[in-house]
Amino acid sequence: MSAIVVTGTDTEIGKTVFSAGLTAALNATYWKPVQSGQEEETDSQIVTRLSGRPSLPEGYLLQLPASPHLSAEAEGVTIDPDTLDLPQVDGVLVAEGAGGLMVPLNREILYLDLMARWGAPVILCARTKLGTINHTLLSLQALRNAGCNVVGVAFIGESEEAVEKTICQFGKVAHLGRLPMINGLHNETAAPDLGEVQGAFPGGRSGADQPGGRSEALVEAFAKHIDLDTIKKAIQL
Ligand SMILES: Nc1ncnc2c1ncn2[C@@H]1O[C@H](COP(=O)(O)OP(=O)(O)OP(=O)(O)O)[C@@H](O)[C@H]1O
Ligand SMILES: C[C@H](N)[C@H](N)CCCCCC(=O)O
Ligand SMILES: [Mg+2]
Repeated sequence: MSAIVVTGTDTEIGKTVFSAGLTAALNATYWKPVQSGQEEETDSQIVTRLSGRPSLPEGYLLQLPASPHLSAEAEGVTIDPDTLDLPQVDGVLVAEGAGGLMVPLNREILYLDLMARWGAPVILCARTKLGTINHTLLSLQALRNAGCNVVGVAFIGESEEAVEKTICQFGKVAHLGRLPMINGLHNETAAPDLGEVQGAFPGGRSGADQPGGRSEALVEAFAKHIDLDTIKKAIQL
């Protein structure tokens, strides 16, 4: 098995959409160790709806849309990082963090510490919007200081060539491409009734976290804009 970690400079920057494209491209299995906040869909449900690939059950599935440590505390739970080792799967595992790197899991450790413990290669997702140079360079520094193997930066949003180039120059990091904004992702490929497929994946729940359709628009955009070869090399595929 090989694993790749998707993190980002902040929350709501497109890690889940990028993870869905990556999961589809690698025929991988997706895992969200800690989901804090359950609005319309969880990240696992979004990834499976957009990629057509299975998601493992979350390590912690928490209601409050907040930092994981606060969501956990609101439910009287303490996140135990020892329960969050990367699960073994056949093929590739894509694991997505929550928010940015310095997000606490409990009162002692940050997501960054867990990623360092995992030792798997990390893709840093970054916006192209104003403010991203600072956020991305700080995130790269944090990843390297923690000893993480950074595969590169994947940008999300409208093209900002000069900004993207500046980040890669100062950050001495590979540019893994830029996923543009894609219309209609919210209502695309609602998971069909899967009948006998349900239960075929370990711990899988019923509903949209089971594989079915996928977003061809996302799959095409990912293939066109993202440097999959560099990512594959990083996980020795
Ligand atoms: N490439 C894209 N095209 C269109 N919409 C996008 C794209 N990337 C992200 N979005 C939209 O932006 C919002 C935030 O994206 P996403 O859920 O992927 O963020 P995130 O970084 O995973 O957040 P979290 O920290 O909560 O996991 C969503 O509504 C998503 O559909
Ligand atoms: C609620 C949100 N969508 C994510 N699940 C959690 C983001 C945590 C961010 C914490 C912070 O940096 O302040
Ligand atoms: Mg997400």
